[in-house]
Amino acid sequence: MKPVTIGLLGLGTVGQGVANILTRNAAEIERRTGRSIRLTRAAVRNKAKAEALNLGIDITTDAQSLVSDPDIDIVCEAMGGDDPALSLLHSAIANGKHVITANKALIAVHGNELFRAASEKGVTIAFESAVAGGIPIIKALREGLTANRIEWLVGIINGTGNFILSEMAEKGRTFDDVLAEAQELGYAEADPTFDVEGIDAAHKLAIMASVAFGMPLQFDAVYTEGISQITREDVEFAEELGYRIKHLGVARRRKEGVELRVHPTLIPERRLLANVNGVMNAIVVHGDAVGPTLYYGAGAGSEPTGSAMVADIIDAVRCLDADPAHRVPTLAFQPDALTPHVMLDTANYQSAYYLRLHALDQPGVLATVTDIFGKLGISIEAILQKEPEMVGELSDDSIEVPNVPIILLTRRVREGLIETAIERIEALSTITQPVTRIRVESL
Ligand SMILES: NC(=O)C1=CN([C@@H]2O[C@H](COP(=O)(O)OP(=O)(O)OC[C@H]3O[C@@H](n4cnc5c(N)ncnc54)[C@H](O)[C@@H]3O)[C@@H](O)[C@H]2O)C=CC1
Ligand SMILES: N[C@@H](CC=O)C(=O)O
Ligand code: NA
Repeated sequence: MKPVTIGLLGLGTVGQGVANILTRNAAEIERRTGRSIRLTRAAVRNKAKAEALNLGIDITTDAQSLVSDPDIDIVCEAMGGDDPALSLLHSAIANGKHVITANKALIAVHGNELFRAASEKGVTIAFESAVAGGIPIIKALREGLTANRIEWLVGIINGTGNFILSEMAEKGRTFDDVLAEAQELGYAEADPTFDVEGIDAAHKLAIMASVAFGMPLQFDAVYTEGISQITREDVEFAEELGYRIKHLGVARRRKEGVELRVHPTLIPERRLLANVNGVMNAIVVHGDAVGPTLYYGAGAGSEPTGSAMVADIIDAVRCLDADPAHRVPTLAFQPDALTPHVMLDTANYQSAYYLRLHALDQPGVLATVTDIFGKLGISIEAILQKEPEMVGELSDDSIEVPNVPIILLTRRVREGLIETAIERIEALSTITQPVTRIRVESL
């Protein structure tokens, strides 16, 4: 039988991972599929650099020629960005190619239109590598858990962010120093603000929620907060209270609607997710029949991500001769059964909270603060008052009133109430800085 031919768009971290795996495991993969799969062409920006990899394939800078090449069966996109990736994928689909992409930004924002185009043309579009790198989470949600009504999923889904938080906590390294290393290791996005501001995690959460709950992609509905405001102080205070800070994605179905949010979170240190470190990702998925299930593995990096992309290639090869109607639907549900869900307003999210305040070290300050909580009916779980901080130089006749950091942990409460409490606390003349607020999940 004729080999199946692959064309790669982009030969960077992920593209090279795909090329290496297809070459090294060619025989193993052929034993699994009964077909020989060959990477024959790659479109790149820098031809000389790509040729120096000695892959023995055709290298071109004309990506359009690759997606319209009649000798290519499957197009794998690992170049990133919107333009020209989106138009290239549309061309590939229009030319009847099966399409595989690692580009979560593209799928989260333009997935609905790409899926429609692929369905009309009868080709597959697959994106396992776009979510949580090497972890087969899309496969698990689409196939392994398909008997379940999935109720919620919670995960650490950005490798760069988790690497930064872990190194800050374990080795006392600075944010910028660890981010630079994550970039060198090929974990970070081309624009690393996607990683540190939570946008990459929001892309992945939007994709997982669609597959889990059977709704069209709704990236704009994801509440997004990153880790760039997390300080060493918060990491240390959290540890003193028995917690670790992780960046979590949470998708939950509730009676009133769906909650989609990504943000830093305090997790009790004994929990599994609190112990997922470095570039590793982990996702807990709760199905009504199976209960909680856990998926763990490398969330970024060349071969872990390549592993997921090659798995998608293998799936596509297995489907080459199948009637499109018999394929697993792209988002796990029949396209005409995808229903947009009501998104909960953030004021209706529920969580416990860690609050860090800086107050003048004067009698009665703590009582005023706790009174605000009492009046709003918010219960306090723990209070930690730290040593006073002297903030400036004293002249001979002045008396400085030092600042005291106060850490409060609340019980679970509606987010709208916490916002009101923070507004009232910040309005006190004894409070000297904006309040830091981090959600707490006991999972
Ligand atoms: N690095 C990782 O661990 C992971 C990356 N991804 C996704 O995979 C995609 C690629 O990421 P990386 O491999 O890390 O990026 P990269 O920057 O290492 O590689 C991208 C390659 O595509 C090439 N390229 C970009 N625009 C091009 C164009 N117009 N024509 C031809 N070549 C072009 C670049 O020159 C570069 O060599 C992104 O969408 C990213 O979000 C997904 C999961 C993990
Ligand atoms: N930049 C991403 C790469 C994989 O998706 C991450 O760090 O997780
Ligand atoms: Na994956």
